[in-house]
Amino acid sequence: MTGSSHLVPVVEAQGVKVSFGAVRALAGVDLVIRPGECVGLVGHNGAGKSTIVNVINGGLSPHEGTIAYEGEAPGRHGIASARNHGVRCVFQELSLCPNLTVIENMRVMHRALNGWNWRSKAVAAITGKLGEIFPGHRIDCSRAVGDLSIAERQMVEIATAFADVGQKPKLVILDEPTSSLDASLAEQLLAHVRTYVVGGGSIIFISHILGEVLSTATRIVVMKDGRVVADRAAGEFTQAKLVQAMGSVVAEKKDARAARVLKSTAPILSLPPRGGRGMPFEAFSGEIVGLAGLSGHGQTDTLVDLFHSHSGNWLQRSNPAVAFVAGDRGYNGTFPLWSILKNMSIASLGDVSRATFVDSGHEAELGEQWKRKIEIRTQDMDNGILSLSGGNQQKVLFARALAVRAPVVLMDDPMRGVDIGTKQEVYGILRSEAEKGRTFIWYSTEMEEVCICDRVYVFNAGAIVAELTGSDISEDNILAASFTEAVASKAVIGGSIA
Ligand SMILES: Nc1ncnc2c1ncn2[C@@H]1O[C@H](COP(=O)(O)OP(=O)(O)OP(=O)(O)O)[C@@H](O)[C@H]1O
Repeated sequence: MTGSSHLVPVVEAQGVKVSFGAVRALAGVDLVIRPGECVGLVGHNGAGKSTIVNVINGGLSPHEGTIAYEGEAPGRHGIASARNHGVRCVFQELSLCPNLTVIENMRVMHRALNGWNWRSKAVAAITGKLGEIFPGHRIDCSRAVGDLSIAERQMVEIATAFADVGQKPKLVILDEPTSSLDASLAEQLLAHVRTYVVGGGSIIFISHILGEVLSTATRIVVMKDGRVVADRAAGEFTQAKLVQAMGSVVAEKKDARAARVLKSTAPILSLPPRGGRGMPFEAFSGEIVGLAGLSGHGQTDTLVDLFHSHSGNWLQRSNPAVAFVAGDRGYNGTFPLWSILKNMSIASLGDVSRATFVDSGHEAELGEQWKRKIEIRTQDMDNGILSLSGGNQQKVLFARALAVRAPVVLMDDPMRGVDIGTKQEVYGILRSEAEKGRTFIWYSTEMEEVCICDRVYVFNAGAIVAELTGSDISEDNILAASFTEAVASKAVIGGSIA
């Protein structure tokens, strides 16, 4: 118990059970959040974290059990009750309206922003909060949210939740809040969370990046298969103890890089320096090439350029040259009205068809094979894709790309929301596929992932400013290069930072 144990809980869930058809998402969860606590909530994909958060947020009513806000039972409208008690939520699937500006979204989220001058109040509230949490940000709040990068949207969503408009937030729920933020933005957010908690606010912090949970939470709750299996002060956990409590088997880290030098052959992919600045891009057969640097500095644009330059035909071929794994699954990854199987097999229709007709037996077999291989947690691949937890949806996008025989796979920060056990599985698949000659171009906002690549290009201001190989691939070198200005293409020498 922490020093806040005598305070009235901001929220208290007791014996909460929720089922979706035959799926028991929560099997009797007790969770108490007190003022001045940051509770880290961890667990495998599908453990029930987002579901308990939806119950606390008032979006879902428990089928059994109770929920109370500051000791009071909720009224008929759960979301309104939660909000009146200062509960705010930043969802894993970002929820702002893309066709409205940042300022207009503030108006939608905060009803207190009304009257003839609501716009200037909204500008003051959002710019103030963005500046406080992410000092130095360059977000123009008059832009439509749909025109912002995914990292910027995540920042806006976070600042909107913390904004103090009419009523101070008492509990802010952050579901995978750093999944699209680079290391320095993530650190700014974690620093803000610590300050907020010291000031008496409460946080529920959900993340699969265990290091940030351990460094930020005051208490950690571990969920497994819809139940709480551990609930202790954060200081009592180590990374290994957390993994053990989650029930994940994590393979020992190997030096996956082994300084593979594959440059003797001709490049399989190449691009000239972006905008005539920095270095050209090249990738060789059998390589895992990492794209690093602060988010929004040209990595995704490079992936899109590579995709267009190698697929530029609208007619789908059965053996495409490149496959793409989207990171922003809601925006350009999943087909929300389709089944899990259809979402997975769409890229492999050539392989599962006979005489232009889809062979449903063959398609189902492919689905079962990938379900087993990367443990997609569902009873039936014919269920809708939205019945899966966020991390499991991301696994389907992986399976879609890996199931096709494309020699090159482009990956746009594809591990958002994927749990630690599955990540290790996927790393193993990538490595063994690379050894068979496949090439992976992998943009990641997670330093640990960048560091297992064979070769890394660091981006800054839209250009490649450094190329790192072997033991030069380190967090320090990547961060140093991330702040290096790109000049003429010859000013940066491969293998070192100019
Ligand atoms: N709308 C839904 N319809 C059917 N099943 C659902 C629905 N929402 C969630 N589930 C199921 O409930 C279980 C818990 O899902 P939940 O999203 O809470 O997991 P999670 O711990 O947040 O996972 P992740 O780390 O992947 O986000 C999963 O088995 C999921 O497939």
